[in-house]
Formats: sequence, structure tokens, C-alpha cells
Amino acid sequence: MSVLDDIISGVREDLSVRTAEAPLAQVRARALDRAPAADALGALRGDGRTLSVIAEVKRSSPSKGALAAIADPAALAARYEAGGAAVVSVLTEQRRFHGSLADLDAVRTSVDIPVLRKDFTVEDYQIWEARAHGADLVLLIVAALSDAQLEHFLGRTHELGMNALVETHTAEEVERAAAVGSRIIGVNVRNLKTLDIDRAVFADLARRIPQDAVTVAESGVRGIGDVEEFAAQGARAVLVGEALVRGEDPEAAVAQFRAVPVRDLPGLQQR
Ligand SMILES: O=P(O)(O)OC[C@@H](O)[C@@H](O)c1c[nH]c2ccccc12
Repeated sequence: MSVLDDIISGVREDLSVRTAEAPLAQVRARALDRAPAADALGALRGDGRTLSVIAEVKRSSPSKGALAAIADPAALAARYEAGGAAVVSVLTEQRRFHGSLADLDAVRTSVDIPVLRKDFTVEDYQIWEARAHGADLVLLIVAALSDAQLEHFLGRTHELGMNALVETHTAEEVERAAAVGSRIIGVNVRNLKTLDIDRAVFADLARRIPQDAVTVAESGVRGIGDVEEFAAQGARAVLVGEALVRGEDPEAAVAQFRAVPVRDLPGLQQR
């Protein structure tokens, strides 16, 4: 069993507890009661001249264990926003990342920028739940989904006025993400099946992403050097967790990353 399979089986167990506590009809009603979702696609496109930063609230990870205690996720998110983050990502997976929907709620009340609910989406319920808790974006991991699921979940996301960050790690996954019309495509340089980082994956896959989609470089950013490299290879946005939660000054780090110019690369496919 891969790490991803193992995480997902835990996610499914936790999901069965939540669906028993809050049936879909109830979550759906709460979702429909919310103010409309913010325009995360526009936020990520930014001004087209410099990078957008998706700054993540992340306590722990399966690869590194405990990263930071983050007693006050709302305060951290506010610092990300002050630094000019385009989006705040909140991990809500409990077992390996020590996140929760309570973290999502706390962050939602503290920032105005779009919020990404970062979880392993395997059921429609989680998309309704994300909206009910005020998320503007959800994560869809191509490696964890069939084409039919991917298309269905993306459709549900758009129907609720949200956007999806569609995450890939191989050329085949990029093709699958593009085929269903994904508008925001992430390349995770960490392989979720083995947890290995391979930053070289980004340059290869970024070239394959349709030009009208926002290309996001995910994971493995140690500092400004990695951010500049991803930008030079075609990233429009970077998703950063560890370097921010462990760093001395997350606000200054976000400000530094978001000032990096983006590059127009020739040869990107048209859709
Ligand atoms: O902490 P890092 O290496 O900066 O990575 C952040 C983010 O990319 C990572 O948390 C992530 C990317 N895709 C995921 C899918 C599930 C859980 C977590 C992730």
C-alpha cells in the first residue's frame, strides 16, 4: 500500500464519523447559506508580472513529522495575508498533518483573501463541507481519483462557485487534469506515493500545462532560490508550507516570494 492509499483510508474513516454527525443535507444547507466564494482564480492570476503565493498552515507532515505547533492558525494566516499572499491553504487532514476543520474556521474568520481547504478529496461531501466552512478552493489530487471522479468533483466545485487546485505529479496526470478543463493545475514535486521530492519534475510538467491554466509549483521550496527557479520554469504561483511555518518571519518570506517576476515561456500548449 502506498503512503497515499494509507492516508486515504484514514480520511475515509474520519469521513464516516463526520457524515454520521452532520448528514449531507445539513452540510449542504450550510454551504448554500454562505456568502459566495471569492475569486481564487483571479487572485492566483494576479497582475501577471509577479508570482502569487499560496501560503500554507501546516503543523505536521508524513515525511517530516512535526513542523510547527501553530497554536494560533488565525494569527499565522493574518501574517501571510499581510505579506501579500494570494491564497491561504489550510490542511484539514487530522492523522498525518494534524489539521482540522476548526483550523479552517479560524483562518476563514481572520483573512479576506481566498482560502484553500487542503484535504484528500474522495467524496462529494468534502466539497460541500469545504464550502460550508467558507473555503473558496479545494484540492483535487489526480493520482487519487478516476477520470469520472475528477470530472464530477471539478463540476461540483464550479457549481458551488469555488475553484479547484488540481494536483499532478506525472505527464499523464497533467493530461488528465487538462482533459477535464482544470483552470488551476499544480505540479507537486513531492511524490505522494513515496514522499520523495524531485524538483526537476516541475520544469518537465510545466511545459505540458495549457497556457490558459494557472500553473502552480507545489512543495519543496526551501527559500528564495527555489522560488526563483520555479518562476523561471513557468510557475505563476507557488505553494509553500514548511519554509513558512518554520521560518522566523513568515510575513517577510511571503513578501519576498511574491515579488519574484514570472516568465512567459514559449512553447506552452494552447488548449
Ligand atoms: O511544506 P512544503 O514542502 O512547502 O509543501 C507544501 C504543500 O505543497 C504540501 O503540503 C502538499 C502538496 N500537496 C499536498 C497534498 C496533500 C497534503 C499536502 C500537500
